[in-house]
Amino acid sequence: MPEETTSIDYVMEAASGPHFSGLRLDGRMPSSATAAAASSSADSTLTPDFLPNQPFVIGVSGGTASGKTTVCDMIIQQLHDHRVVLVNQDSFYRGLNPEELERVHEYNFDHPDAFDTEQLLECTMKLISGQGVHVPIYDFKKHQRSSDSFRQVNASDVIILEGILVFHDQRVRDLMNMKIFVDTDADVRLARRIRRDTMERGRDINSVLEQYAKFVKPAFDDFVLPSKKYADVIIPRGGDNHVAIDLIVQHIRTKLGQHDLCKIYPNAYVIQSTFQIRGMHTLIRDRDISKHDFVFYSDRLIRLVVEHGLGHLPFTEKQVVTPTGSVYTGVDFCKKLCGVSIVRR
Ligand SMILES: Nc1ncnc2c1ncn2[C@@H]1O[C@H](COP(=O)(O)OP(=O)(O)O)[C@@H](O)[C@H]1O
Ligand SMILES: Nc1ccn([C@@H]2O[C@H](COP(=O)(O)O)[C@@H](O)[C@H]2O)c(=O)n1
Repeated sequence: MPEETTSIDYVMEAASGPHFSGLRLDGRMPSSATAAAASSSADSTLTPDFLPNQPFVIGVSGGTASGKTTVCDMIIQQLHDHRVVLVNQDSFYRGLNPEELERVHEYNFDHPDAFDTEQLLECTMKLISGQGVHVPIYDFKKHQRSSDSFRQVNASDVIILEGILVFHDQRVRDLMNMKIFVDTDADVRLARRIRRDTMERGRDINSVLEQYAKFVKPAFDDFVLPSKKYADVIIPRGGDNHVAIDLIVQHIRTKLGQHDLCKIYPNAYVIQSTFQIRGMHTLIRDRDISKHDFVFYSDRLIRLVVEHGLGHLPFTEKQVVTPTGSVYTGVDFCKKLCGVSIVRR
């Protein structure tokens, strides 16, 4: 295609690469690999075993505008009772120097070298080891990182790494316990990209189409699509595929051990967590909390446990007469019971 030509027909045609469909749950789980084994074989497609007490690391890749962020948001929403953080590979784009900025239309943002992968690797390893990190904030309009602000990301139960090339570097790949590839038709992705980049990233249609034909599509074929082979799960249609997302969330929950507890103790009930409960857990874990607040919030949490527990005890039917004279049929505890919460610090 000549450089100046921006025929949408051409680009749509150029965008139609190979297509795959069907959810694939390979279940490849080697026994020896660990999250720390970042220097194994040269072309490893293996996903390391998940070690208890370590965060579960998920990689989400796919072409531009395939719905990676949407899928991640849906997973995060469903895992609301866990601490989940999202790290976007986009945050690790290198800022352009003045010379590169002047010729920005010649810059290939879809090549692996456009990212500071060393920094992404370092951040991810810190998060895995339980440390908080500062993630850069990238501006797609200025092609620069913010010089004075960053996003604080804290240690979590689940770390999601999302980006077009998160499977490209083997060291990053080897940190992942689960790799997901979001597979959406190229024409759908291009249409979404045009809408998004013109509405949110300060581009005009011509520049989006030119960039797509010159860099985005070739880099997809050269780097993104070949990395699909590393995926454990392929999600056709991205965020529209609720079945695939539900299955993935179930798998993560199992890996995080929520179900195991109930398997070991069949009588155990795990109270559904809420933001309010997590908020109180956050307060009482803060080493700077006052003694008064620690006792107050611990007591509230323990009351929830006791009240939930009482709900599982035997009851018998009981009738009472209300002040208006009607009969109300309710229940009564079978035995006299009392729950006591003791807080020690
Ligand atoms: N299933 C969908 N249906 C319609 N629009 C979608 C869908 N998934 C994503 N989008 C839109 O497409 C654009 C790109 O989606 P996003 O999830 O950010 O993709 P990615 O992170 O892969 O670039 C966004 O504007 C988003 O709102
Ligand atoms: N300054 C930049 C940086 C990146 N891009 C494009 O972003 C795409 C990756 O982001 P997605 O949300 O679509 O995954 C990538 O294809 C780059 O071309 C850009 O246009 N400008």
